[in-house]
Amino acid sequence: MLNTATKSEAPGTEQELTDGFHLVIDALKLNGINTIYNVPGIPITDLGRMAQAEGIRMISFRHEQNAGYAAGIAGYLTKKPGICLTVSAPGFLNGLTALAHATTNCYPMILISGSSEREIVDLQQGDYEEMDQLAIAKPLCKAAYRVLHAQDIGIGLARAIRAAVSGRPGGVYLDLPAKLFGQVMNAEAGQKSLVKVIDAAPAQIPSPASIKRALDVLKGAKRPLIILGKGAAYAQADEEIKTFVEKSGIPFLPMSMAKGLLSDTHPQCAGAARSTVLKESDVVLLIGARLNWLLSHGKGKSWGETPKKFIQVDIEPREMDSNVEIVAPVVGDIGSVVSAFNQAMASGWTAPPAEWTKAISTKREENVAKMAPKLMNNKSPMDYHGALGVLKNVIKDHPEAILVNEGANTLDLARGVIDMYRPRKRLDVGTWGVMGIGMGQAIAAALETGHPVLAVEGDSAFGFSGMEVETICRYNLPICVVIFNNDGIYRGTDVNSVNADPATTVFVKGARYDKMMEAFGGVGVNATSPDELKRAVNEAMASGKPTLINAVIDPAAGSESGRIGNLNPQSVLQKKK
Ligand SMILES: CC(C)(COP(=O)(O)OP(=O)(O)OC[C@H]1O[C@@H](n2cnc3c(N)ncnc32)[C@H](O)[C@@H]1OP(=O)(O)O)[C@@H](O)C(=O)NCCC(=O)NCCSC(=O)C(=O)O
Repeated sequence: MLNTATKSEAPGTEQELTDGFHLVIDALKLNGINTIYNVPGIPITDLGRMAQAEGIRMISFRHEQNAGYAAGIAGYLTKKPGICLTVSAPGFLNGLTALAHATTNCYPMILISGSSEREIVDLQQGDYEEMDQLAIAKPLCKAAYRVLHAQDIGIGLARAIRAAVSGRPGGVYLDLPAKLFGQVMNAEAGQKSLVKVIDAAPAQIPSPASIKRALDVLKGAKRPLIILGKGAAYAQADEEIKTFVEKSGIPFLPMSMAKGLLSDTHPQCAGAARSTVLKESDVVLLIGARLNWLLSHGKGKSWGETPKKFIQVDIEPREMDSNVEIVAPVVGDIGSVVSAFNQAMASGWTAPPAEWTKAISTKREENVAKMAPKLMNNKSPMDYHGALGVLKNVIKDHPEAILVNEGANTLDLARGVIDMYRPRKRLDVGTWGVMGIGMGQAIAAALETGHPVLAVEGDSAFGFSGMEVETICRYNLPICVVIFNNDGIYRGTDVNSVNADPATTVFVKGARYDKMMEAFGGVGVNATSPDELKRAVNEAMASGKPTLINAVIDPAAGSESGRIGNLNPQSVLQKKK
């Protein structure tokens, strides 16, 4: 459709005109992008208004970082680039953390920022919000582009989309100087300059030799293990992966955001026997999982004494041998690789030795049985397990709901306690273990999927994006936020023995976060026992109303994040003392 911005006035030369604003909007629409996460302001306020008028869903946040986290997770959930739109310099910088986060986590996202005039920026003459944004963004993303002329908007956006989703997905920066929006050109020529990106993320077919090599190594295993990462969840090859895992009979360990790709209650799931399978496996097949800190780099104490052979499936060839030798690298997109595995296995496959699978199920049952009574306690104030036991059952009753999770103890314990049943239903802090993703991810999850969202938040983690409860109420989203409020970071009991200032890790005692939600017209509940928590969450899930539950947790409950991969900050502190 032509967008007639204006008509030229010279007599006899009347023609339909368009402008930079409309070309950006048309280019997005042409490529099926229908949602933008943004914070309005100079110079993109009118772009947002016009985009909304043209049918794009504009979701306005209170802080760009949250809009950016929303865009990143939208990309993860949809395999289309999530778009975050910001103003220049400070707005751009606020969005940049989320862009870098998207790149690290391999989420396709495009940060589009308005910027000030090139002529003035380059001479550093002090323009409004002057900053060389392109140069700053470059090291933090997969690709960065600037469009200077309206006729290049189509190409600029096409390049950004292709860079974001092809190969290993990631963040892309697109710099649009204020002047560009006002540039006028012939409407027909403008439409012709737009590009519809064809096959933006082409399949990458693995070589037959790499498939054979991988399966040969796997066949030789006595104690094989499959590790599923969020790359496997992103691939949306759910059926192929399930077929492969079940056909192979090999136990699988899901990384945090791969939980639910196959149900955590699947008989082959080794999530509740994590230490055992890492230590005792002899062949490990990584599918869309990287051997980074979350897997202790594939070596050291967590991996035990048993010599390991690693097989790795990844779309990025440079991932291979990043930490340890990969004896069978398979480079390709996960759907194509797993389909090739399935085809090759159709001629016959022998399940792993029963003593291995039996040892794992025994360990798993032991761990589950050990945890069960803790989850049933009805203490008030609550401890973590009492509160999480309630939420475990909520997700069991609502397997379609999306769980957003961040915090320290709130994250670490929820990861183990709350079983997931379906793919891409658990969204958390990702590769960086970053705090602050909560409300942005919850908002995008609700909007992109239409499913209810349960956001389980530590009180500290919530603070980074808490103002977005207003956004949740404004868009009337079916989000229930549960804040595990133990009055501080890790715990609420630390004391400063030197002066009257509070200790560095404590917050206001007895804070009532539920009042924040009430201030914007949502439902706020203060829950002091598992029974109260259960009632409040069930009501929220049934009503779909924006709800915030202040779950009062014993301030003495919780401990410092002392067990993240090979890191142990507590022991470092103790040594320093
Ligand atoms: C890589 C990790 C998954 C490894 O954690 P581990 O504690 O070793 O493993 P898990 O959590 O998976 O499991 C812990 C144990 O629970 C067992 N387990 C798991 N699931 C279950 C169930 N359902 N029932 C019973 N037991 C279970 C599992 O087998 C382990 O026991 P055993 O088998 O017996 O060992 C984790 O370190 C991680 O994700 N870290 C990221 C944390 C993060 O991002 N933090 C943000 C920083 S907070 C911050 O900013 C800050 O603090 O500062």
